[in-house]
Amino acid sequence: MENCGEACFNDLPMAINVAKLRLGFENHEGRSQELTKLAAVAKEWGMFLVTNHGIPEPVLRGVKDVVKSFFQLSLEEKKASLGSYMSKENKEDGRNFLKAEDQPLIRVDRLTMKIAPKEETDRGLAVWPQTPANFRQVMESYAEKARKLCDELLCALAEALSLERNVFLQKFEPSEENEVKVKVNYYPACPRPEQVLGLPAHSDGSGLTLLMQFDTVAGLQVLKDMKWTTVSWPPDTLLLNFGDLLEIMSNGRLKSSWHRVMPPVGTDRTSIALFYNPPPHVEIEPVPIGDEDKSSIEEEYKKVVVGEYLHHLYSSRSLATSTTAIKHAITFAKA
Ligand SMILES: O=C(O)CCC(=O)C(=O)O
Ligand SMILES: [Fe+2]
Repeated sequence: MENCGEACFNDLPMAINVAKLRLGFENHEGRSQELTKLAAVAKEWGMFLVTNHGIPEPVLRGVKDVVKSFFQLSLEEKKASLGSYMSKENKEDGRNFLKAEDQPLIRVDRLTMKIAPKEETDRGLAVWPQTPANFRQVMESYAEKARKLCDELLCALAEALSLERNVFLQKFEPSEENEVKVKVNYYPACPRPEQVLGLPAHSDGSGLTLLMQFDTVAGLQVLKDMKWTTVSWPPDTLLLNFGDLLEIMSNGRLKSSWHRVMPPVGTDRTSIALFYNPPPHVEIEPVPIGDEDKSSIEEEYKKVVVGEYLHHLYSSRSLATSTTAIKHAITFAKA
């Protein structure tokens, strides 16, 4: 796969400039133009690139540095650094070499950490590397900024759909109870890409997923108009991906994207996904919308408890790689 240089990034139809969304009343026009673009991009792609997000470059660099240091350790050192590295989520040597008859190999090292709620961060998925020593502190300070950005974007998305600004955000409350999980995906360079996938096609079990990737190595693909399209992703740009929970809350006006990851060739690729969810006990339901929008809605969603939906999603998730098996699990939330 081509390592995309600066030249690839001239045309970025998916990019939303957050600085413009933050403009005050005196710049009303610039702001409302960006909101109009946001509505269009969000509906078309189920994700968008986030530029001028305001998370300082040293914070992003810090995250990349600690993650690189961890993945450079030998397997023995990783195990020593991370007592429960062999847990279900963080597979053995991290690699999921799954092989079903009609499916390619899936090749990714994953490291998942729960950042919030606070009282759960030292058990379950909370496997914090001890090496490098500042790993947890660096990740937590990134997550705090990422979470604020997600809150802001939830409000902007509601506004872009002409809804009351708080309709999505209020489901993420109380804020001490909402869930933030960070997953590092490390895709080793692959000599036989035709037989391998980085991640199989899926939609995320989240409200929002904020993605960061290292070194502009291409890999993420989104299904658009039934074709796989590679996301062209400039340095220091983040990517906001809609999860199934947002699709339910918006009654399908914001669709979670169906995406997959192709293996990198000749060089490794690393991405970091921050999953942002309402508390598991919260009930989500489609937000009320104006009459004029009703005609554009194909199917109504019903009220579901976040934790129950996620349980259903994870227990029914197949490793389908076919483009026809799209988002079967979400029918659980259809009226
Ligand atoms: O590696 C990527 O760009 C995407 C990762 C992803 O889709 C996920 O972790 O859910
Ligand atoms: Fe994903």
